[in-house]
Amino acid sequence: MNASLERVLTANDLSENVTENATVTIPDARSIPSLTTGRISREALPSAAELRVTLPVSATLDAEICQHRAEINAILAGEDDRMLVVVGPCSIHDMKAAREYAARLVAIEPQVRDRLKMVMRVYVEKPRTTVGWKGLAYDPHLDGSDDMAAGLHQARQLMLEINQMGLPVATELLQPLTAAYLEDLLGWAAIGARTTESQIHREMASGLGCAVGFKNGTDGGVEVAVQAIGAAAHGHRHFGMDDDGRPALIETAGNPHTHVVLRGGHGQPNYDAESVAACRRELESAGLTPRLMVDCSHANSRKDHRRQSEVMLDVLAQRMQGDDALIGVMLESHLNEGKQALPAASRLSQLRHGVSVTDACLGWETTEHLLTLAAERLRNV
Ligand SMILES: O=C[C@H](O)[C@H](O)COP(=O)(O)O
Ligand SMILES: C=C(OP(=O)(O)O)C(=O)O
Repeated sequence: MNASLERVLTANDLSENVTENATVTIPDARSIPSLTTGRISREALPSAAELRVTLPVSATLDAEICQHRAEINAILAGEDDRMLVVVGPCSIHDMKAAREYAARLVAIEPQVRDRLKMVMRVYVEKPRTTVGWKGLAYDPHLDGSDDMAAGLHQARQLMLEINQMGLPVATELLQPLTAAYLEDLLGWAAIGARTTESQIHREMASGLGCAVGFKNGTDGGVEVAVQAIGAAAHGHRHFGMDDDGRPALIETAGNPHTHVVLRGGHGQPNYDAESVAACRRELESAGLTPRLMVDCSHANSRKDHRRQSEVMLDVLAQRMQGDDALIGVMLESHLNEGKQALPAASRLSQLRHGVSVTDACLGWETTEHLLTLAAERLRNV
């Protein structure tokens, strides 16, 4: 790293001890710990452009991702009456288990594709209520080493592989600077309950090429998600980073492919017909077409993963009774049910395979049963 910076002092810098135009060596402000900020260190990371060169998308795959996006957009537009199902682990912490899970979804996809459009949750960034492991993109070794260069590489690698298996990928975009590393691989993106109200996330969503679901707030408030849809539909000029990592003024076109995701709040569900109707009214009075996904987990399941089944069946029943605003569901599901605490770095070998290290998930058998049952019921409408 450049330890010092030489420059010619100007008149403004002159002091009693320095004569005009003297050349002195002064420390480079970038190399010294600052007394005026809380930052301790900084490590360079590859730029989004560099990572895309290392892990490129072929023209064939690019066309397939565009096709997935078109199908998802058609569901949102009411031109395709299948249900959108965003399904997969609460978070990815193990590439092997994620590949195994993807292979299982791929295997059942032909049995349900006439009624369901499945997108796999490949969540590599986790928002935390206070503190905790922040996801594969940040700490892929699960040990607090925060090897983000490896994390971004693994995240992109996994998303590439899952797309190559024929499954579209969904993720939560939490840190707008991270989005550039992954966005070309996404079929669908979420803006989480903790960030739906953020102008920065709405600006980011306005420039994404894929559909975006805005969660209601953690307090259950739907208004912020409705406002987010309006904000993201507009074009923006906003501060950001170009693909080479330089600060840039970014101009976006506005994203019309967005919808609300009902996830409940403050421990109270909001997937029941009354809450769905209230959200529908709120969207209509804002002049928006009502398009809603229900997240069967989080406050809608009262954080009990087993309840996701009853939430999903209730939503299906509402849809079969004719509520076509309900365009999709989200399920948190892994190879094995439940969750486990992330152990200390020295005991990582004790982790159980295919069990969530964040929120509790449904196991594979229940997930497979629910997906095939949903397709069957929707076939008989
Ligand atoms: O979906 C995951 C969690 O609900 C979210 O990341 C918050 O997690 P935490 O409350 O365990 O921090
Ligand atoms: C963090 C998530 O959800 P929410 O933003 O609704 O809490 C999630 O779906 O992983």
